[in-house]
Amino acid sequence: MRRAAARTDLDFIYLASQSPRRRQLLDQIGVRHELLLPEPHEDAEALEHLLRGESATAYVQRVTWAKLEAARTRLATSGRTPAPLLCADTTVAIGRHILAKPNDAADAARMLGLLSGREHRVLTAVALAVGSHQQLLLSTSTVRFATLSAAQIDTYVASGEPMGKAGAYAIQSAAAAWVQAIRGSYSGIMGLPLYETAQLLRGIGWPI
Ligand SMILES: Cc1cn([C@H]2C[C@H](O)[C@@H](COP(=O)(O)OP(=O)(O)OP(=O)(O)O)O2)c(=O)[nH]c1=O
Repeated sequence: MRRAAARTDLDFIYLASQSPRRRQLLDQIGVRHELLLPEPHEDAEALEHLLRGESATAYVQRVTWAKLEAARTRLATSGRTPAPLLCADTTVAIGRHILAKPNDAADAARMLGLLSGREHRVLTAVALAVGSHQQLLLSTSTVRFATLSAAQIDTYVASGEPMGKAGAYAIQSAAAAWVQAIRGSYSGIMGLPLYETAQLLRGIGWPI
């Protein structure tokens, strides 16, 4: 948004995300940001419901647009300085299963059992809005996991790491030791595809 930035002298964007990974990734490419978090009355998780027959690609994009819309409303009613808004959603897909964040330890163990010894996809959609302009890009990666023993799954679930992570694992955690191969975007798997994020920002003239 060099155009908008020049008009307003803004040198930051809003990141509408509660994910510490997304903050860390945005920092990594030097994009100054402030958080625009849901108000206590907003149920952010309510956006993340799969529709019957919906593909993973359709799901992750729909949820990301919904997160963006919610964040736009939040910004408009907050009285805060208008600035570009960024948000994202990550989901894991294996066969016909779409794996969002696990509900509990048993759900996490079930997900890791599905991923064991197989290849899965990690989809992250990232969206940017400024004024009436909005755009979304999708990053799709493939990850191949080694075969996991029940003991490995139990230990990992007991560590608490799967909670809050799509597919019940984090590539930036001890689970990295199970990753035989990835094709795609490491940052996308972690939750914010930095190549696509930079493309969106460049599209609005942001100096990156
Ligand atoms: C697959 C994978 C996911 N994740 C995380 C990234 C996301 O935080 C989370 C997926 O949940 P999301 O619903 O995409 O995001 P979130 O609820 O954590 O944050 P917000 O909606 O406020 O932006 O899974 C990792 O950290 N590492 C991984 O390897």
